[in-house]
Amino acid sequence: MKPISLTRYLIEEQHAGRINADLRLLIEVVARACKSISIAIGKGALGGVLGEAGTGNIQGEAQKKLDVLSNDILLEANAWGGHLAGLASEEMDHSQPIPDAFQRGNYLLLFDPLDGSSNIDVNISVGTIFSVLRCPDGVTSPGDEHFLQPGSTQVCAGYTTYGPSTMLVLTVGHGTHVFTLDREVGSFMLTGRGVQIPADTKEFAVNMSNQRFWEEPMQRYVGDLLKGKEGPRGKDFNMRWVASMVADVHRIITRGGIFSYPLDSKCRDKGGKLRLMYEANPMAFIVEQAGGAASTGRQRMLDVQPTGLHQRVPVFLGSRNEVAEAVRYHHESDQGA
Ligand SMILES: O=P(O)(O)OC[C@H]1O[C@](O)(COP(=O)(O)O)[C@@H](O)[C@@H]1O
Ligand SMILES: [Mg+2]
Ligand SMILES: [Mg+2]
Repeated sequence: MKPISLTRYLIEEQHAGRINADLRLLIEVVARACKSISIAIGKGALGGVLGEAGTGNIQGEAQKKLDVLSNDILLEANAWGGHLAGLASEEMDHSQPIPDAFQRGNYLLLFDPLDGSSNIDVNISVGTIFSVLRCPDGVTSPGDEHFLQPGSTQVCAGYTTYGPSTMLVLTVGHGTHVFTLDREVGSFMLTGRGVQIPADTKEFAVNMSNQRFWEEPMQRYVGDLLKGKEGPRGKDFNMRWVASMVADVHRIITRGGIFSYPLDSKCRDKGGKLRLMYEANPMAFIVEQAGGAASTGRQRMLDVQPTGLHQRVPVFLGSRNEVAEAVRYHHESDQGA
């Protein structure tokens, strides 16, 4: 049977009363912007888009040309036709309210316009991550503080991967669905409805070069994974690390696994490496909707009360039984076991 398009899927969701027209159109605008980003990335060196932009973002990270370009594409698309009250990005110091004249909706959009930037120049998958929140009642010109809502209040989250094929993975709170971009037609087509992450896994994803900087429970947890069949876990584990969160999470959505970016002594003062509002929370929502779990190691990710737009957190997500194991090591350690 021919897959249905994203547009058709969203219309069906609206008819079923699960989303309203504003959210449907907002998702369409984001998806269209992601198609433009996909085209720019696909041109590679021919499009003059590789390399450094020569600027830095609020996090002190050097921006790539594609970080800036992707941010501009998402900004322009959403400011003019986004059905939004405000938006916030990894690449912008503060959120931006949408001017009254353009404001047609009551949603707040957050995004990591280009995730995995370090992989752009080596032609490895990168992506875009986004999260949609409701603008609090009565707020007409939202500021940063209005975005600081726990992940459990998200109404939609998604990511795209720009890899051998461009894919969009989306949830509006009724399962996680996978769409593949048909480049000739120019539409995202539904190729995986209601995907489920296996509860158990034999695969983990972590940047092992940070091992000596990790906390004790993480050292013990990974140490036991590495002991394989002969160790307490009784099975051999495989390891993968793309260093693009979208690509690592997409593998987990597809075949299971655990992804972690734990606390370490290098990022401890910042709270972690990955960003809560536009990396961890949207991925946590997507993963939970696919039957998986997401935690900081000590707390369900979606329950974290944000304190800053660019707040960082430790992340463990994926196959639910494996995430529970990682959390168990942290609890044991915290309780002095
Ligand atoms: O280079 P490291 O320390 O392994 O970190 C990789 C992680 O950093 C990130 O690249 C951060 O994302 P950005 O490219 O958006 O800054 C994640 O995608 C990835 O999981
Ligand atoms: Mg990122
Ligand atoms: Mg980024």
